[in-house]
Amino acid sequence: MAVEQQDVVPAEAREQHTRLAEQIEEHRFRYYVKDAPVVSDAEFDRLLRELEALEEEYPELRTPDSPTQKVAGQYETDFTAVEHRERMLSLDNAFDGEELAAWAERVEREVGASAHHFLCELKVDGLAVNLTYEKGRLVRAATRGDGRTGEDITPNVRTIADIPERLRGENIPELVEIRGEVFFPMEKFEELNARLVEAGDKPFANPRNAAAGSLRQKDPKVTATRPLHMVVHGIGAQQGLRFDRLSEAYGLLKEWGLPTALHNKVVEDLAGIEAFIAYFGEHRHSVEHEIDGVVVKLDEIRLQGRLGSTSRAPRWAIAWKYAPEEVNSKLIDIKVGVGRTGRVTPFAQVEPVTVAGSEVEFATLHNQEVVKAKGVLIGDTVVLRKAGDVIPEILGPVVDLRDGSEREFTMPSECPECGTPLRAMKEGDIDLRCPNGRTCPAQLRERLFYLGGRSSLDIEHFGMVAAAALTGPLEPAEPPLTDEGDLFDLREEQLLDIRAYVLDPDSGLPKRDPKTGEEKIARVFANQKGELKKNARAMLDNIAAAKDRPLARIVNGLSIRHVGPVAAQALTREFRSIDRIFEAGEEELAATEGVGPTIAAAIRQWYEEEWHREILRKWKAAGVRWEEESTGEDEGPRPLEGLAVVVTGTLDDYTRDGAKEALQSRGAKVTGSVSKKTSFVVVGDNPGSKYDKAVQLKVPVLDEAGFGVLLEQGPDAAREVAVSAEQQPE
Ligand SMILES: NC(=O)c1ccc[n+]([C@@H]2O[C@H](COP(=O)([O-])OP(=O)(O)OC[C@H]3O[C@@H](n4cnc5c(N)ncnc54)[C@H](O)[C@@H]3O)[C@@H](O)[C@H]2O)c1
Ligand SMILES: [Zn+2]
Repeated sequence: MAVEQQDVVPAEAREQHTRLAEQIEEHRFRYYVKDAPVVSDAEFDRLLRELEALEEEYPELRTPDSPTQKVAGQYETDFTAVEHRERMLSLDNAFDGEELAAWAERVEREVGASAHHFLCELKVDGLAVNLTYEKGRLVRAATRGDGRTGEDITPNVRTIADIPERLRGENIPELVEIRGEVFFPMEKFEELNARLVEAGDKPFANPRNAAAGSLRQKDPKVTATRPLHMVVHGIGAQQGLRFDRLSEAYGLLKEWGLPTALHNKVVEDLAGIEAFIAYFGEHRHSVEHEIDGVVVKLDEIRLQGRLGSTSRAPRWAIAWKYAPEEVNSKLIDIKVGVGRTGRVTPFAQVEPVTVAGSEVEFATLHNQEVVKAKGVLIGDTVVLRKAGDVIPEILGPVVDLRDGSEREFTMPSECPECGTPLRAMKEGDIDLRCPNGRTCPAQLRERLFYLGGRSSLDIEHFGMVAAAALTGPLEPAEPPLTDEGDLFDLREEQLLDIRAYVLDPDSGLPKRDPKTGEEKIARVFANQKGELKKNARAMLDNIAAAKDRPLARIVNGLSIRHVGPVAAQALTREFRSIDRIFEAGEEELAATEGVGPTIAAAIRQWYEEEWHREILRKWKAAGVRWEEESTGEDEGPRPLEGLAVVVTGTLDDYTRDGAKEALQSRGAKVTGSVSKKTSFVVVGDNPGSKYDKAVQLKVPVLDEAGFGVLLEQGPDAAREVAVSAEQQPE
């Protein structure tokens, strides 16, 4: 009989199964023991699903030692093995709404008429630990291991401030196993890698590995230097504890001083689960830790027992995973781009990959110090993260995949576009700049692009391609524009012969023909017959119309350093005419509300350049709006009067001063520390302790999008999009 059954599985399938199983075991070893995976989680999950599909087709392959049937591998490690009193399981996944609904339906069917609830929790992206408390004292801490036997990491866990040595309060049980996730905060991650690289050690590929690697240290003193945190998400064996529902038990654990989750929610039915999933899909980055999904559990303990578990996972819980935000890709090169104010920024070019729904080919690297701190080498496989609408970034290198051919990035000493030696503009500046504002093609192109953009003159059909073609065409030799002065004097016949590279707006590099790999060159403004294209005609009309834009937009379009949309508004509100802005002395400018000394100095410096004054003369002669009557509107009610706002972390679209000015010009007070009186805390990337304080004091927290809402729609609308510990989805 046995022989016959074996024959059902073709040799190929059997081989494929063995191969996949080996791969999966290897990846698990790298992930759980070395804390240095070489593939992304999404890639790993794909392998596992492939194995599951194979076993679905040939159930004979689903033996008890298949990776699909186990929590993880069993490994020899440097740590002492400890038995868990109760098994630590993994979770089954729901990959779509249908699977989730099927799970909820099955649960409801099995519990029958019994009253029941679903407990929704966030799926914390870290590593699972088991804490054993006897008579309220922490006696042991262990990793999950294969679910039955874990590694003893007690001394390391004792260094985590969140985890109490002794439980305090009433009704402390004889024994309780507390399960939870230890995580490493994203905002501290870059700092850790910088320290490791500095010391000549291997950087981590992502925060999850950093958590595991930090906790699984031979020397607990090292663990003590790492900012680890924990969130409790379950209870194992216990004696002397009585509760009917898991949510209720969490309440007890919290009273005893354990770090329970802030965002759990009990719901009635599938609709409630779906709302929770949708809410945190939107607010994924407003949570204190990285999440990779939502875990839904049957809340009633007695009913959990009725559903039971498989060898791998409980049947009373399910994990919903959000779209992965991390992928691995090859770092092909590190290039530098030159911005409109001459700032030179390195950026990564990676093999194109799809992440969070869009194709990514470039990632920001901010400056040369950041490149060094991340410890990435050209040629590395890197972990790339694209979180929501945020610009993609590189988290870290996959060091174990290096083959020795990788090389270090060196910041060029000359501008890649005009050859001018780069320098810091003042002492202590990390950023290097190309000082050749006048003829650097990159700066000119970027300035014009900005001038035509949304926050300035908003000229339709005048984008990066047009800006590049007008300032640096292949033909004719003489470009129509050598600076922005002649923009409003462009004539049709100047456009007809222009041939230029077609540039990618993200990288500023020429686009390539996907088939031939050749750089794309086009006659940009004329059609086959040599006549002006419709778009080009519209562009000329739009340029003419743009002369009449509001004064603040025109001032903003001058690309004076530090003068963004908000400062431009403050300037025009005060001076009402471009001439008067430049007639004002530095002190007068500095004294203007929403301007300040930095901006004032930058304005004077800009005006000292003869060619800048020439731009002003030409624009004025071309009939660009030069003055603006007071509308009265501006002096009207100030929408943020009476609010106290704290800004922490870096925002993408505002400098710290810019954010401050935006708030102050609307009447808000900007303060340095968070208190109960703070109305909002605006949180950018890498927020510091102010963020923690806000969460603690339940002050509404705004991300950059929320900040936009505050500025544009006022405090009521902002409160609706803010996240605080209290605010939960309805
Ligand atoms: N990249 C790789 O090479 C590699 C290798 C192995 C595993 N992995 C990754 O590790 C994960 C697989 O590990 P897994 O078996 O632990 O499955 P899982 O992460 O999908 O789910 C189970 C785990 O979720 C954790 N968890 C977080 N929040 C929770 C909550 N609120 N309630 C209950 N549990 C919660 C628990 O630690 C639990 O053990 C996958 O994401 C997989 O991609 C990656
Ligand atoms: Zn230059």
